[in-house]
Amino acid sequence: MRDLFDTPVLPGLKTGEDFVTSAEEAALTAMIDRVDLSPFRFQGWIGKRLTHSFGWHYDFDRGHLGTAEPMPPWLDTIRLRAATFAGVDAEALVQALLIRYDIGAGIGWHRDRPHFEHVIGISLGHPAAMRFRRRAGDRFERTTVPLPPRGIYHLSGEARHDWEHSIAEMAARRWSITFRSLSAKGLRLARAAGGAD
Ligand SMILES: O=C(O)CCC(=O)C(=O)O
Ligand SMILES: [Fe+2]
Repeated sequence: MRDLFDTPVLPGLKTGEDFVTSAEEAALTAMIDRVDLSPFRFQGWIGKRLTHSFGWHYDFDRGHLGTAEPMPPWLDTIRLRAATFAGVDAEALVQALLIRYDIGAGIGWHRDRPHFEHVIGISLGHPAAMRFRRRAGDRFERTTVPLPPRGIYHLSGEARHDWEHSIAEMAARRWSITFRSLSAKGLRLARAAGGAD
């Protein structure tokens, strides 16, 4: 998204509308619902959103990056298109995270784990907004970016590393597909775990 002067709202944030068609959206959400989604777990706490990772899995309970089942073929085309949108190599997008937010589910303030670098998200279902905040002295700078259904966003640079983001509790069901590349740290740990190369 860009402001009136055509500069990005946040450096490192790129958004796009109508990245997938309504027919693709219906097919993708049906596929996500067929996957064995499970509640997000964080240090003993169980969240409301349902998730499943392919390629690599970051275990928030144990603070550990490990291999997950390989990316399924139904994600191939969308991964290639997401990579093209973000200007990254499709092969580098080694993680796909599927999320379903039912009514009342959201995601709290966070920066994505430093094991990952590029973050590319596709929004399906109910419209949402991504809120961003960054500490500035004793207050927060804040901005909010709409996440329309069938749209895409790419977080890199400042938007990815300096700002936290969150999504408020949903009023209706939303699905997302997030592709991520590994960072230098992630690649080091992945090699140690006997994966990625
Ligand atoms: O659902 C989304 O688009 C955002 C998910 C997210 O921020 C995350 O999994 O780190
Ligand atoms: Fe995130």
